[in-house]
Amino acid sequence: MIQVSQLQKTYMSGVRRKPTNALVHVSLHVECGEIFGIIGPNGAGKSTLLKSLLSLVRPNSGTIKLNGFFPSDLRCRQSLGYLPENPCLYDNLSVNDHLIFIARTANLKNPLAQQRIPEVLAMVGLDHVRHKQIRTFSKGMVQRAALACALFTQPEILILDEPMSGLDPLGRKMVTDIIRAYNDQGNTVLFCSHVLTDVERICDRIAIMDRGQLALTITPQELLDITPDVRGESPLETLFVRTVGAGGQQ
Ligand SMILES: Nc1ncnc2c1ncn2[C@@H]1O[C@H](COP(=O)(O)OP(=O)(O)OP(=O)(O)O)[C@@H](O)[C@H]1O
Repeated sequence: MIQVSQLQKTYMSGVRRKPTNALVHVSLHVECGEIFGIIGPNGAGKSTLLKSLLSLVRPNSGTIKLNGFFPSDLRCRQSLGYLPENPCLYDNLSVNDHLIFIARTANLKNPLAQQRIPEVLAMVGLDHVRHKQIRTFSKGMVQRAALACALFTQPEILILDEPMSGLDPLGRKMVTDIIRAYNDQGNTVLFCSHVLTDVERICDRIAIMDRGQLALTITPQELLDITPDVRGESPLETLFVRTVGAGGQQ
């Protein structure tokens, strides 16, 4: 469903055009119906990878195919839902307004949109504040509203950048339940997170990124096989520290 081959991205920033290698020969594939989690320290390149899949960042080299299409292809975009790391919603609009806006841009017929809005708002627990302006929302509520936007068109591929960010334990459980339910319908989920316990719990495969590179990819079963129980640490925490701890960004 997602194929990334030899992806390379170097940002040039500042007046001196200082280069930062955000992605270094990254290759990965995600199967149809898989939940694939990416973890890594701050600045590892996770968001750059996700933005490249969405054609929001243009890689210097390498190829990406989503459902057989290049990211810039409209047919590819129609099958994608995206939750950005820092969702930018309009303060003076309600979550209902945002969903109507998405329905129009996605060319969804009005009766279908009217049926879908309460469904998706119930999923994210915002049905009771449907018509309230976003400015009155807490950080966690904004995160839920943005998730509703990502889920609204029932995309085949869901890409989530830090979906648990700003959520309380109930909110985090809600997000993991949504990801699982969405995946049970045969859809594919790719997300990155710093909450290792959630990643460990719900992913079919997990990749660790470090300094722009994909350090390793592992299944939860393989994880149990290779990491002996370290007191007080989950197997994924142990592997994470072993992989990026020594030379990673501290
Ligand atoms: N627009 C940009 N211009 C210049 N450098 C950038 C830009 N965006 C990201 N970078 C740099 O690219 C590297 C990778 O950043 P990226 O945001 O992809 O990492 P990340 O793994 O998502 O980090 P975090 O976990 O903190 O969100 C970092 O060194 C970052 O400073």
